[in-house]
Amino acid sequence: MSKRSHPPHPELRHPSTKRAKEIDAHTPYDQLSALLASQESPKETRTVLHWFRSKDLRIHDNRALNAASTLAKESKAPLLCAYLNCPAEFRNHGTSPARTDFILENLRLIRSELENLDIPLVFLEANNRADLVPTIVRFVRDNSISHVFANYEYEIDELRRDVKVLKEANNAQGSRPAGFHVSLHHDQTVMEPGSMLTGSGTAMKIFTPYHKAWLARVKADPSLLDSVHPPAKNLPGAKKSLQSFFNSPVPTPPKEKEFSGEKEKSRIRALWPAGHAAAMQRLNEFLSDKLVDYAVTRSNPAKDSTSRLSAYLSAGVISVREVLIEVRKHNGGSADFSSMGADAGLSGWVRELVFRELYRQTTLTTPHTVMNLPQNLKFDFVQWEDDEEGYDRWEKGTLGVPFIDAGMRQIKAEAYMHNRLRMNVSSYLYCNLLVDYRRGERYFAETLIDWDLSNNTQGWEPSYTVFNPISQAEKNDPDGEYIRKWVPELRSVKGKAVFDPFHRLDKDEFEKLGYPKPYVDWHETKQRALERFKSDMKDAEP
Ligand SMILES: Cc1cc2nc3c(=O)[nH]c(=O)nc-3n(C[C@H](O)[C@H](O)[C@H](O)COP(=O)(O)OP(=O)(O)OC[C@H]3O[C@@H](n4cnc5c(N)ncnc54)[C@H](O)[C@@H]3O)c2cc1C
Repeated sequence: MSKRSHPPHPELRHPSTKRAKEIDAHTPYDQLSALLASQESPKETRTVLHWFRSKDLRIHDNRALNAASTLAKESKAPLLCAYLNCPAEFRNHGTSPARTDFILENLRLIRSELENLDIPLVFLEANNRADLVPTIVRFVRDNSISHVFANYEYEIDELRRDVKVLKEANNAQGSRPAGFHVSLHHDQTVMEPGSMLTGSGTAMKIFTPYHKAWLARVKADPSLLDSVHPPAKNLPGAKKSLQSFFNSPVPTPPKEKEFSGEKEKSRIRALWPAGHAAAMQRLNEFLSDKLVDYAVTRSNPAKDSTSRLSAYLSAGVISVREVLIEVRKHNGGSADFSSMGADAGLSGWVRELVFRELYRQTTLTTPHTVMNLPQNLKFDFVQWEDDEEGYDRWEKGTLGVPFIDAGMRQIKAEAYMHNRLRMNVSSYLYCNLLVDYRRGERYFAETLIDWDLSNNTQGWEPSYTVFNPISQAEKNDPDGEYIRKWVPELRSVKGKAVFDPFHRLDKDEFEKLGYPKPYVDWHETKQRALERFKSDMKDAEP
């Protein structure tokens, strides 16, 4: 194993830490806000467009879609929807086959829901990322669209894209064909990202005070949870004038994002059925059957007691407000979700949703975190190991560490991994194997159905905490049920030997299992990681 300074993996490229600080100081969001504010309202409303992105894939409680529909109705103008498909975007973000399929299936369902309202959903195609803005702008101009509505995406590339769209819209104002007006809406969260400030006026970054403030605000103003209606039916006549836009074919996934076969596709679709109705059903089953025990069972991966709503929340198939409206019903109608106002299961679950809210605020206000750089920039100075075999065993789940191997086999099989395992396998990769954490982050993107840039990036934020996978398994999977499920080689192992078979079985018994011995020693590699972090970060000046 040797030290290296430049990762050979192109997806790990990132700006210098100095440049990162400049970007944080002048975020594209500030620029976008200025451009939005400087727009003139068009004199007339011709056609209104809602532009779906891959984070608001529903017609229910969709803020921008609702606003677009309201304007169209008031102005007696037709409403049209579009989705801009870009295979290069799927590639750039490393989107998994499962997530790609999930997005496209949800769009297929939305298309028919909208058709019932005489609203067409048009699929536009941009082969390269450079074509994104010209494609949408051309569509808007060619079709005499006066108003474009969309929900904010908080990641830097998406904000930069929207800055370009705004520049085009503003440039065209007054010229022929007439310019267009853009409205962006905050839809992903209850609390607008960037609005939760510390006493000194900077964006909150620490969870505990953020959580406290979030709970207090919602309790004081439950209308923050109000949802909005689906769009109204287009006026008679619109169906005819928009005729050519109906039946736009749903895009097919890029070749490399296809499932390995039909069987695999059906298996994953059965685990994660698309659509708002499926999401609502999952939510309500969770709230009725599992919420009450959430505080006690949430860390036990064998119990599978969490909601498995992450795929739906990350693609916006269900809104967080819709979720909290249902939660509130289970809280006797109260919007006090604190431990004083709700039982432990309910307050504990809402707490997880608040992490999701904070992480969007962090993405927006500290954009370097979604540019392959750690929030604590000093971690960028750590010299990682080129341990290809270690990385490969991590990915395959053959490290000889049962809890870690089980987690890595679950993600491959289900495009999902329990949170307790996500914490353990990430720590093992960058602490015990000392492999650049960004490779794991990328692998998660390429595999998870619920991939979400904010949650994933901040879940992977490196730290000095080195999880012990044996004590973690003993505590959270006390009967070894999860390990036995995912690591069949260990199914016959009795009792606590399942947590560490190499050290707890005699040699002959262990060898019969056909399971590898630990690839590295946990204690030694923990020490190595702590020393490496300390020495490499000591004089770091990001
Ligand atoms: C290394 C690492 C990577 C992660 N990558 C992702 C990711 O790509 N996408 C993703 O949605 N979550 C990610 N998480 C957070 C968390 O693991 C998942 O949201 C959760 O396991 C999803 O299962 P669930 O829906 O049953 O969660 P539940 O326990 O039922 O929680 C409800 C919802 O709260 C949110 N949530 C729960 N835990 C967290 C958390 N720790 N941080 C932020 N939001 C949370 C999710 O939207 C989730 O659906 C990651 C965590 C770690 C440690």
